[in-house]
Amino acid sequence: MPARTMGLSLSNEDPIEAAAAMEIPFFSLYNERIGEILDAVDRLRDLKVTKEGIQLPTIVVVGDQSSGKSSVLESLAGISLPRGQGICTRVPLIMRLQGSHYRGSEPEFYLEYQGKTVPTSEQGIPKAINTGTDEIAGKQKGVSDNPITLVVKKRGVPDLTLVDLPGITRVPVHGQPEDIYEQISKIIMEYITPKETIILNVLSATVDFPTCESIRMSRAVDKSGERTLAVVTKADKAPEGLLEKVTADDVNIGLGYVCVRNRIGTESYEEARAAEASLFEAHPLLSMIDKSMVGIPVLAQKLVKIQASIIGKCLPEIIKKIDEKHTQNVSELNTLPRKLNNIAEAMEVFVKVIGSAKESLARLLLRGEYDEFLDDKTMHCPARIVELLDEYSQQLHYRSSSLPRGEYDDKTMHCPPQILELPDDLPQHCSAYAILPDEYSQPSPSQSSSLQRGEYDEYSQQLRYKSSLAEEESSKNTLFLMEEIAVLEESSRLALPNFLPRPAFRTILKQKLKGVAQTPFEFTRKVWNYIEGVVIRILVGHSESYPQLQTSCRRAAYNLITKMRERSYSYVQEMVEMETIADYTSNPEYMNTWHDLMKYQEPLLQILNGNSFNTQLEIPGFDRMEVLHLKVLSKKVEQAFDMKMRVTAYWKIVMLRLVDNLALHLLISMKNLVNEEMEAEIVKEFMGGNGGGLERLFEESTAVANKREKLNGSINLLKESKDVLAQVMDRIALESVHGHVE
Ligand SMILES: Nc1nc2c(ncn2[C@@H]2O[C@H](COP(=O)(O)OP(=O)(O)OP(=O)(O)O)[C@@H](O)[C@H]2O)c(=O)[nH]1
Repeated sequence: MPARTMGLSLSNEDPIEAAAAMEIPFFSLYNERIGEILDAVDRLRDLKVTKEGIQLPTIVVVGDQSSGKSSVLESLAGISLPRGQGICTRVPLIMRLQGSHYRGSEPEFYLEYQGKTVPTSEQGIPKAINTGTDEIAGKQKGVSDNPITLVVKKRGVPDLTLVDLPGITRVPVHGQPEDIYEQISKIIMEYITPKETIILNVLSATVDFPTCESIRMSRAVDKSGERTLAVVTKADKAPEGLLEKVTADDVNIGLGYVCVRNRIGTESYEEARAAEASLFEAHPLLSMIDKSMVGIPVLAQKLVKIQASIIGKCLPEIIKKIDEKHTQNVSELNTLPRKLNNIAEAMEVFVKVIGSAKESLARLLLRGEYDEFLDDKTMHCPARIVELLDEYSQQLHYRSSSLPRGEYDDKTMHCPPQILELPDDLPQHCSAYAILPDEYSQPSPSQSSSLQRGEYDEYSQQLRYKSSLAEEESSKNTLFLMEEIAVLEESSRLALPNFLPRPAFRTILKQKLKGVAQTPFEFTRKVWNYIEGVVIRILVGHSESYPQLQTSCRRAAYNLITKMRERSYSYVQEMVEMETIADYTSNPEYMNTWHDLMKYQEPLLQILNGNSFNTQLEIPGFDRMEVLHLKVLSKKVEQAFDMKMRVTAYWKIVMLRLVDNLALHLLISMKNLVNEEMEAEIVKEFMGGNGGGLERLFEESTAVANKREKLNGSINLLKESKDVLAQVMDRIALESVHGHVE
């Protein structure tokens, strides 16, 4: 029996005792049952509990190609593994050595892969592994991350589970695929990244350690080296400088180095171990290396200790995680929609879905309770609608701050030169004039007099010079009272001069309304687009488990919002039209504002009559205004001023109505949508021709069926894992009370 006779020192120093001697508090409880615990962990590995995101403590063997990984495993297990010069290991090989609690008289060897178990003999192992590898990764030189498990049950071998990974190579050889490096690196990184993994880095004594790819990779995931142990192979081939290499520790190996000499050629295991022992005993250079750092037996002991330590460290966490995940999956399974079997059940679900969606929408849109969506501000509906309303109100004010220049459909609304004695394009100049820099913003004394005489050419050239810069602001600013005077002129008729012609007032008002008429439509469109998003999201969310219903919900929401939007457009149309056909308010604010504004007529007349040093008039709510241009038009100034102030006072009321009425209209529309119309529309859609009716709810969606299956699978797996661990823990607990149960 090679393993017994090869002197793995298992008989001299029991690795289990050694592990117990480490004084790992958790482990001390379990030391006598380490084999069983390891077995339980291996069973969890078989169950693929890692699929559930639960990492298991694992010792992973990595190394550059042909560094001697398989040879090290062979030496540890006392068996033959495929060995060679090019790529040999092409799939992860999980090697499970079970010695301490194996009671059979003959050793047992078998492979497990692709769901099958293949018994083999000690001699047949290399061939069986090669066959399995070919089956998993193809006969070429390709690699795969699908593992083969080799179980070795043999008295005397250490209780160890190690994973051998394909060797890393930069350059493809022996017909390997071009991306072999990427493929192998991916497999290795997958195995060595979890913090529960111990990295057994196999380094050949013949190479410079810092140049090893395996070192680069293990350092990438374990910078300080606290979970890396180095095995230096081929000590016999490069004894020079080995002592310095392992003592200098240039590559940060936290768990230390063990130098070994593996089996060479056709040597037997006994011969190999004996040769190793005498090499480190007698070689002038190798004998200098401390005995705690040489030989396969030392490596076996170290690994057993390390394994005991990580299992001790990880087990409580594993038990906790399995438990949590199990509970979580069970409750997720319970939230899945149940399978419906008859009309009554389908009706119950339908009513429930619609009811809960309706309640959510009522909370969000009508009551402003957004606790379901605390972190998602887009669902804080009243606040978002108020934002849109504020924006609408600002737009209205901005767009109505002056008569829209250039938007007169009728030529007669242009300031007529024969009346004003100004050039045709004066409105453009006037606008520019209002915002020109100082040197242009006011006519010089000579320009002023030219203007008054009706000589505008030179001045208008300068004004034109700056008018392009003034484009944006020009819509806001017009020469004070000029528009009113122009409109009054156009409305002249045979009447007493001190009566304000109503048509003039209404003309100005209509112009202002025309300037803002699009704004409420734009606002209405925006609000309904927003509400549409909210309604669809809620309906889709509540019917998530019933895709058959979801489609009808989407269609119903779309139809409904289209209908609501159109209704609102009609309302807006009527609202604007009402303002156009009549000028009326009972709001006393109108008269108050007008009175307040009229107080500024006197200062204006003072300026125009030359009784004031000012050339500008300041009225609250208006920009500071140049008024000298009005001197030549004094006939109409008083009437124009009165009209402007009336329009200003009345416009405030109109604006308020445009905002308030639309806001109230939207509130009642949302209420109707949620409380009255939504349900009926969904029923119509779902029960009607397109929806397919309640029977459609009997069909379980593939997504739900898949999820149910996945959850059930996962719950079974976790349950089995829990049982596996519970069994071993119960035995340990029992033993700690009653002594050994054999
Ligand atoms: N002289 C000597 N040769 C060794 C030693 N260890 C391994 N070898 C030889 O090195 C070669 C490669 O060894 P393997 O164990 O196949 O190396 P590997 O890292 O598993 O190879 P891949 O899986 O292909 O990456 C084989 O020919 C071994 O016999 C050793 O300690 N001394």
